[in-house]
Amino acid sequence: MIRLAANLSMLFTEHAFLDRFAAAADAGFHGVEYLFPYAHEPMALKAALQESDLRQVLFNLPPGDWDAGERGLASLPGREAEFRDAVVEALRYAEALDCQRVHAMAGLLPADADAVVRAAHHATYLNNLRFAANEAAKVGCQVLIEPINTRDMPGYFLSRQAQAMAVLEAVGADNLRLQFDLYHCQVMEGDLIRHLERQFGAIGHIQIAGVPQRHEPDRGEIHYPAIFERLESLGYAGWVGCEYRPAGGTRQGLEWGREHGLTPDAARNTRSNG
Ligand SMILES: O=C(O)C(=O)[C@@H](O)CO
Ligand SMILES: [Mg+2]
Repeated sequence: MIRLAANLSMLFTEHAFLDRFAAAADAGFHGVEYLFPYAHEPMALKAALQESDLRQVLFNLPPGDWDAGERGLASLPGREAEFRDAVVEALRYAEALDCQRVHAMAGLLPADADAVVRAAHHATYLNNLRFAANEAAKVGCQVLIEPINTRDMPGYFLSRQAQAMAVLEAVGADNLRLQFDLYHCQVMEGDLIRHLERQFGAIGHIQIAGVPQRHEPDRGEIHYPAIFERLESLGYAGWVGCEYRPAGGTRQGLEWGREHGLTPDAARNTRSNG
């Protein structure tokens, strides 16, 4: 049975952020992920996890100035010191929340980037990821990289699966892994099951959504039952993050998860029974 995690940056946004944990547990989730924890003290997040008996599965490193349009620091030449601070800060939260994965977003290429600029980003990316993986290994954590589609995020440095695999190989750290988001892969490349099979040994985390609208996984062009079946036959033991924007209410849209172990209110009943 696959293990589903709720992405609290996209699901349960009907609630204030700290209330989303209980909402996720009530819907039957045992794990949560989200973009960034940094607006909250680690102890407040830890309490929210504990009160709802949830695992913290994943979050992202500080991404630079998100509101100004930045989307990560890992490949940005000249921002290495900031990237290192971001690694230290993320690992402080990861330790406090007993979280075993952090995602290092690559950042954007300038619109007019030529081959020289691309090469500089690539070299910076490798050096920064080496540093991040080394620091993360000291606290038993994985660092993840995720190809993101350039329709949603124009200019994102890491957009293709083969590029990610080449980066993982060049860095060669055991705890540097692939965050395989099937939504992005479908938009850019398709051929999902073959990608899954080829990359299986490098995968540290999986995320899902329907395509093209990024709604529930039972909407759109990806046939997730076939993907889940293949994941199970491959013996995937990690988490599958539900990183989609519900088409309506989050709870109403979760019917698809019932056959994948999401039993609404079972966890709350267990909790209230002590
Ligand atoms: O957008 C996604 O997909 C993610 O997984 C985020 O962590 C990055 O925006
Ligand atoms: Mg993703």
